Amino acid sequence: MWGIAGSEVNGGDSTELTTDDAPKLSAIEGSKRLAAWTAVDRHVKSEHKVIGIGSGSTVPYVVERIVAQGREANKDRVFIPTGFQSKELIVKGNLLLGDVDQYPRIDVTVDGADEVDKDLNCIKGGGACHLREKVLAEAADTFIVVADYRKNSDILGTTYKAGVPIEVAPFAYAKVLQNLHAIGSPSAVLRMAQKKAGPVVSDNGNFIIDAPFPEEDMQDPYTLLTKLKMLTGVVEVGLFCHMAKAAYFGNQDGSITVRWLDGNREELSSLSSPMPVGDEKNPLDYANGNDVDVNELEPKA
Ligand SMILES: O=C[C@H](O)[C@H](O)[C@H](O)COP(=O)(O)O
Repeated sequence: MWGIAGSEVNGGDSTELTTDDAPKLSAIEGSKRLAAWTAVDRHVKSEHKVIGIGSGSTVPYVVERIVAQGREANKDRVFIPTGFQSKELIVKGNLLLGDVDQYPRIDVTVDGADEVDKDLNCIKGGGACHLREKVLAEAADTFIVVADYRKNSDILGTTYKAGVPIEVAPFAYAKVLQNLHAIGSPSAVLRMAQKKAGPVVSDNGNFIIDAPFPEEDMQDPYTLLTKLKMLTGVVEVGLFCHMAKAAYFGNQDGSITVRWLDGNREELSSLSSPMPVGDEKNPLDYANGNDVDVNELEPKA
């Protein structure tokens, strides 16, 4: 038995997964971890030296599994963050930090998603990180999405109701809001901060608008994306179209659904290699005493 010492991650429900090889987590957190670990085992290979790390509550499990590959596997790798949170994960995991201006070509980027449709188009940006996330997804030879079962949809907007996250230059937000109201999103709003008066400010110093669109628009996210990108003042849109090679969804029963860009689908009954790759040591032993506690690394609301 191994895992993150002393960390039971709170996931919003209290059902527990009870596998022998892992600490007990809520069903949702267990699903995130299954997706993340399986994707890392299959796509973060020894020949991959430049690795993009996404943002959100699923990504700490990605970093956890990469750390578990061991010091030898990670010693000549560089990790590129998509924002403050993933930078912290990389640093606390004792992994080498780089940036995309040094490494504009990335071997593989692994990231979460707010929702994924039948064609692997994604809504991203629930954590306001989608500009950097899209740059790292586009810079990567392989872009892989990891999520729990709630994100697996046919049409975007089915479960993620907040709308399409749109990063805007602050001085242009009122004009862009007006544009959005006029083109089919009458309830588009500026995202406000929870524990600060005023709007959410992204890692790039910009504002975020959340723009819900009707199902007919969400059925063709690429057309919507091109329309939104034409609005002056829009920096980036949280619709990721035709980018992901595969999406991994952890399920409540401990299985994993993998959907591929070519339409193929796999149902895996469980994690293929439950122990850390090449070593049975607790992965946190590799962090030179800097334990990676995913509770600490969860994005703060
Ligand atoms: O801006 C945030 C990102 O796009 C996240 O990857 C997305 O919100 C999914 O996060 P989570 O894994 O917490 O559902």
